[in-house]
Amino acid sequence: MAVYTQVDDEELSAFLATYDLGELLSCKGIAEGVENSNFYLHAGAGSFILTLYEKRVAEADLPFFLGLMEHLAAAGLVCPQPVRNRAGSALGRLAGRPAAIVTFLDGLAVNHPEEAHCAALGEKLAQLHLGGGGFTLRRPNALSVSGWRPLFQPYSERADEVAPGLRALISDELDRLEESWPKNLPSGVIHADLFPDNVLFLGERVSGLIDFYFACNDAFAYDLAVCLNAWCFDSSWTYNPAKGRAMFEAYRRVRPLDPTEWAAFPLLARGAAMRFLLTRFVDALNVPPGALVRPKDPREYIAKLAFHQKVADARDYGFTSP
Ligand SMILES: Nc1ncnc2c1ncn2[C@@H]1O[C@H](COP(=O)(O)OP(=O)(O)O)[C@@H](O)[C@H]1O
Ligand SMILES: N[C@@H](CCOP(=O)(O)O)C(=O)O
Repeated sequence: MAVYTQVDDEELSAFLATYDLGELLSCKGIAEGVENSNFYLHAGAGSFILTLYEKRVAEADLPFFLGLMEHLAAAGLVCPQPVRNRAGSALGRLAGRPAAIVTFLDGLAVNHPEEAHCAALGEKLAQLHLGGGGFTLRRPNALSVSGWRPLFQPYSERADEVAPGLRALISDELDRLEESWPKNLPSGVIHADLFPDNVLFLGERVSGLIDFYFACNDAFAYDLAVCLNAWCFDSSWTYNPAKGRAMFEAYRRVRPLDPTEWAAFPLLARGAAMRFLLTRFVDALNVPPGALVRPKDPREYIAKLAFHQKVADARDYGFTSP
């Protein structure tokens, strides 16, 4: 459960009184997520999500995230909509943290995505990339290649506690990624964390996308590589080419890839695996005392990275060439 910050009833009632949402009926900590503190909020006006933003979310970036959700909704994507308080602001403070209330979306996250889910996700990701066009705020990706070594360095001495040989593995891989990270790929707004827990389905149809708090401007194909890592491996962390193909083909029916994206894809997939390996590794060593959170397993991304290191060309993922 991700609740890092507890909220007492009096503070919550006072916070809610600044909104036109009616009386507070219930507020319950949410059992999923690892980044922020989230609560199901039931008020006179209906169901909402209350989020208190935690360590990795810079307050200065909140207008980007909240504005993006409004921009994407206007472009036809279903995503949470920030609720404004009586002063017209989507952002407030609660229990010492920046806080926002967003609309609750129906649907269920899929624990074990099948090919049809991967295809639906690929299509939606491409729609998101096109829908982000015209969004005027910018946010560089703080968790791209130049951010990885600074994240790793303070904990490098402890890497072998997580897995033998991990320190050397990460260090060598960072050398390689820093040396050859692709530049000038087609770019725009990306989600950057579109894992199965951030995509709601009704049957095999995507009913909503959530958790835009890593969204940024970066290469579209990197976002696709994040999704390949998150959706297209089986529960034993083995790559499933049928899922990869389903996602990739559905994506490019909406937004065709250019040859530079195709050529860079294996390296982007390695980088994406490294990014999640690093945050999971750092989080595993830093569980705050008293926090209700289930840290995610960094070893999953050691296995995925090892797979990508053996890939020579995007055809090895089972994709057909563009
Ligand atoms: N707008 C929403 N509608 C419905 N459920 C939501 C919404 N936002 C978050 N949730 C639920 O809360 C969980 C945690 O939210 P998420 O934004 O992924 O947290 P974190 O940023 O901490 O990872 C999600 O997995 C989902 O179950
Ligand atoms: N997707 C990341 C963790 C971030 O948490 P989320 O609940 O926002 O997806 C991972 O799996 O490491």
